[in-house]
Amino acid sequence: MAPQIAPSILSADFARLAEDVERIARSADWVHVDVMDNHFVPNLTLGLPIVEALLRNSALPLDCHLMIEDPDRWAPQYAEAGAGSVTIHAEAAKAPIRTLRAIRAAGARAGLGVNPATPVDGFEDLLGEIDMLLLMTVEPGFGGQKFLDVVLPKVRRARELIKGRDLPVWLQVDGGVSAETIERCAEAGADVFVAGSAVYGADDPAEAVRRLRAQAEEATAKADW
Ligand SMILES: O=C(CO)[C@H](O)[C@H](O)COP(=O)(O)O
Repeated sequence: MAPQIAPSILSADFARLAEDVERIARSADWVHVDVMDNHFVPNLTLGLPIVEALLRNSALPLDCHLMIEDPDRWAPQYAEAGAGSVTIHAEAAKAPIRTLRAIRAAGARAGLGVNPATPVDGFEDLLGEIDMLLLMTVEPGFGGQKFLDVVLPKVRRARELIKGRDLPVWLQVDGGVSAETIERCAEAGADVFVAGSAVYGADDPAEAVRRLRAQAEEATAKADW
């Protein structure tokens, strides 16, 4: 699959969300929405009512990343509301298979997210239940953190597992993805790139997306996976 770029609105202006989404509407593939509940992560952002408002105002599909304590309860509601993709965290879900199936049944892509210290090998058997594996490349909770290089071997391992099973599972990296780090992620096997501060911290967010995409495409073409 060609690399996809999903700007995170965590770094957008929350008072002008629709305008900031519009700024990347013609260059990005997804709008990445970080839902944080101040329990699973030490930060509070937005929830279903704002996602519903964004759905009415965005030409791009929403990629909802639920960093919340009770994804089993909430994830299906994001999918039913019309999110294109809903990711739950392996560390939080108590009934991941049921929840992933409910997301798919509601018509959304189902994602499974793992924190930097969570190994992917234990989730091998769940690959058939998901459309995307999200690897956090910072500790979840805040934008603008430094990329954790220590996660790169896990990106490679996840790509191997996906390839070994011959499944159409996308591999997303999230956290500290920028012009300095995106090539290493693409070389390691990532194909969906979340970037918050690297996009919304730029003078021209649309151009920042185009540059990230070009870098990811070039690195993917050279990669051996
Ligand atoms: O999930 C997240 C934090 O938990 C954000 O999506 C992520 O950190 C993006 O922001 P940046 O690109 O600035 O690191």
